[in-house]
Amino acid sequence: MEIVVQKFGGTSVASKELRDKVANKAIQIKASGKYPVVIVSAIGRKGDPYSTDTLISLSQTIYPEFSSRELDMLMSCGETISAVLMANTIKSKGYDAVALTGFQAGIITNSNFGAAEVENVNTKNIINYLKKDKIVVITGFQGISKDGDITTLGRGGSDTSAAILGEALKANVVEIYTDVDGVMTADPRLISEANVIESLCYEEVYQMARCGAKVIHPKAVEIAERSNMTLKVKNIFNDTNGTIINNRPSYSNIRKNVNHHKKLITAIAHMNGIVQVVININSEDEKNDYLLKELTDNKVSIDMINFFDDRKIFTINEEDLKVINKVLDKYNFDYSLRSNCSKVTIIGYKIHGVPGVMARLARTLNKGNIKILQSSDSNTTISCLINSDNLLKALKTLHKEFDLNRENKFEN
Ligand SMILES: Nc1ncnc2c1ncn2[C@@H]1O[C@H](COP(=O)(O)OP(=O)(O)O)[C@@H](O)[C@H]1O
Ligand SMILES: N[C@@H](CC(=O)OP(=O)(O)O)C(=O)O
Repeated sequence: MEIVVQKFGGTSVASKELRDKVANKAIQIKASGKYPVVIVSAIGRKGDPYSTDTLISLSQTIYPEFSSRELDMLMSCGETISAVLMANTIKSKGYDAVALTGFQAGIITNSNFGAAEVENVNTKNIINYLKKDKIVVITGFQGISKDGDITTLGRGGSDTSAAILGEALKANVVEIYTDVDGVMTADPRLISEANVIESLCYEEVYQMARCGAKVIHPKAVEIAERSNMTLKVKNIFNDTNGTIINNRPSYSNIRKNVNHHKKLITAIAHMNGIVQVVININSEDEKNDYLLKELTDNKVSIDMINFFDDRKIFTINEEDLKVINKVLDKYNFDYSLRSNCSKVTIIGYKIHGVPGVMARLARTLNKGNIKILQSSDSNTTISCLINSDNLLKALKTLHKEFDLNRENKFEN
């Protein structure tokens, strides 16, 4: 049984016309003798009646202190509505289909509401329906805890659902349909010169996703990598090839230039809504321990961490600002906060050990009078924190500097 998992995000199921397109994609797979398993996200975006953001705002406006268990139950309704509509769209075209919730699809998670981890997938029900020749439509983003509570997998979690089901069903490929032509050299909404990248290795896409490229969730890439499963990112609006994601090319292929792009930098990603925190505190001060414990207890994730003997510097997401203010004031820390920051990251698996990459990055930002407020790096990335007012300028100049503009088409 050759199974193809196809995931359609909120933008791909937002209208009847689009749901028709989605149904046709699944039917095309079925008609070719393969077995499609369709994963859908909630319909549309903020403001659309059944989108995840709309459901969240419903809870916030009416009951600001909504419990996380009930919030998950509410949020999961978006995907349930979407799956039911999709199964019916397929049926209306003469093909048999069945809609399954995360529970019915056997997706078992822990009880970490709002960001549940999948612990096990029992595919029995799905396989039974596939054997009955039904096109199986499954709600993305949701599962069931061992206590029987509905859980959600974190924002953007339908990609995770698709990858985890692809892995459990031993699918040959997981196709992620979205509203752009594939994974691109930068967010095409901001950079019109951005190019589609024809093929990428897991590591680069993972870093892109982790550093803000919303097109795919980093967890989905992690799952695909551990099971060596191919991911394809494609546009629902056209039939272009999209991006294929699998292993890094072998060194012999790199030498022969097979399946390997020539550029040093693969892409630029960005994240907004970041706050830089600077705390003046000596390493011997016992308040250091309180700080780290409070951050852990309050589930505040810190990034771009630079701890010096007399200062501790890190960044947080804007949503955690209230908590950080409370913690820092509680222990009377001497601190300053800088809001309205963005993190810009260049990504490329070939940059490790290559001299001069940071120099090019710094020179380009400097030429544009863009101050680097902080920086960090890994084997495949270099990130700079900048003021968000400079974001567009930084992305445009870096995109050009690292030869990613459209006239320099991304070659494979
Ligand atoms: N490097 C990138 N390549 C492609 N898209 C990107 C990139 N960075 C950010 N994006 C954004 O990701 C969006 C797709 O993700 P999302 O809105 O979550 O779609 P979906 O509804 O299909 O899940 C695109 O519209 C694009 O603006
Ligand atoms: N609907 C959920 C899950 C999801 O993955 O959505 P999308 O595929 O539209 O990004 C969310 O908005 O977070």
